[in-house]
Amino acid sequence: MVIASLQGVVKRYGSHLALDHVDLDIHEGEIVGLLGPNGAGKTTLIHTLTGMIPFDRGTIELFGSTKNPFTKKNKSKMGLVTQELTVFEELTAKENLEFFAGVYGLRGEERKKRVAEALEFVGLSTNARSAPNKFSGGMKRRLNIACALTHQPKLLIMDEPTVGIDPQSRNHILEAVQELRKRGTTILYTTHYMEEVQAIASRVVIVDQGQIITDGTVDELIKTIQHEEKIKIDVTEPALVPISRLEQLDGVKQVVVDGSNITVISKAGAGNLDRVVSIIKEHGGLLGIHAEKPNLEDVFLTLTGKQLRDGEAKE
Ligand SMILES: Nc1ncnc2c1ncn2[C@@H]1O[C@H](COP(=O)(O)OP(=O)(O)OP(=O)(O)O)[C@@H](O)[C@H]1O
Repeated sequence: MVIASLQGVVKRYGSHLALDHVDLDIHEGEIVGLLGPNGAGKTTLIHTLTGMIPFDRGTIELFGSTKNPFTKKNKSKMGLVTQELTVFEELTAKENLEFFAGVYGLRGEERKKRVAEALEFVGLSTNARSAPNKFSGGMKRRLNIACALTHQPKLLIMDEPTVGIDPQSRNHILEAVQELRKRGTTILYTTHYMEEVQAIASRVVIVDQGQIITDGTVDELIKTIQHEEKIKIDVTEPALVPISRLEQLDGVKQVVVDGSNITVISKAGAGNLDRVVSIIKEHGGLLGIHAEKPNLEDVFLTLTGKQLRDGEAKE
């Protein structure tokens, strides 16, 4: 069952087209990983979906209503974990949660119970009486997530919840997201880390320059590029490598330089390994050659010619 949907949604900031006819259905029980580089339009998509900002064209449907999707009732079925931390630094963790639970209309014993559950869920029960100004970045992020959970939303929207945190807190958050799904919450999870999406998403939607460029399970998306082979080489003198000669080899689709790393994507069976190695050797040494299984990064690279990590075109 579709619980949230955007159809033909267009959003402009002045002359900048931030969402370009976006179509997206979110089905009950999914973890949708919304993956895209910085500036792709992920936050804008979330903010239009939650009714926080107006949009220029198209339709948004929430929990079956398209005419007036942003009713108080519908909004109370959603939880938003914002990219910026929205916790009060001077209040304790518990007081922060009590405040947000109050905003969602929870009172008395129920509020107490839900606050305790949310603290427990994000692993902050023992820190309930401390203020976030004493917390690590990861603990603050977890508190930020808990603030969106006390009212038990049906649809939880998370905007890059793991930016700038330690690996332990990141794992904690990824596990918590999977646990929430088991408990019946539908999740829209935005990130520019493909490893996260690969680990938890039941479906991946890749967005770039305001457009959805592909949509499917991790396996489905990777299958779409299985007719390609990837050669990844560490070189001693990247500046000396004649990239245009590599690009002109038969079957080569893409050459990407990232520091000392050169990635050559060819049609499968093009047999370019020897040729690539000998061209590079003419201009310096090789530090290593890697044959990697294709991943979502490669899907993005193949579709856009850019790297997901920094969103910059490299030629
Ligand atoms: N209020 C605004 N006014 C003008 N331009 C904006 C505004 N908000 C976002 N943009 C622009 O719209 C584009 C999409 O931004 P958005 O924040 O949605 O991307 P994002 O994918 O969430 O990126 P990030 O990962 O950096 O948060 C960017 O080019 C951004 O500069």
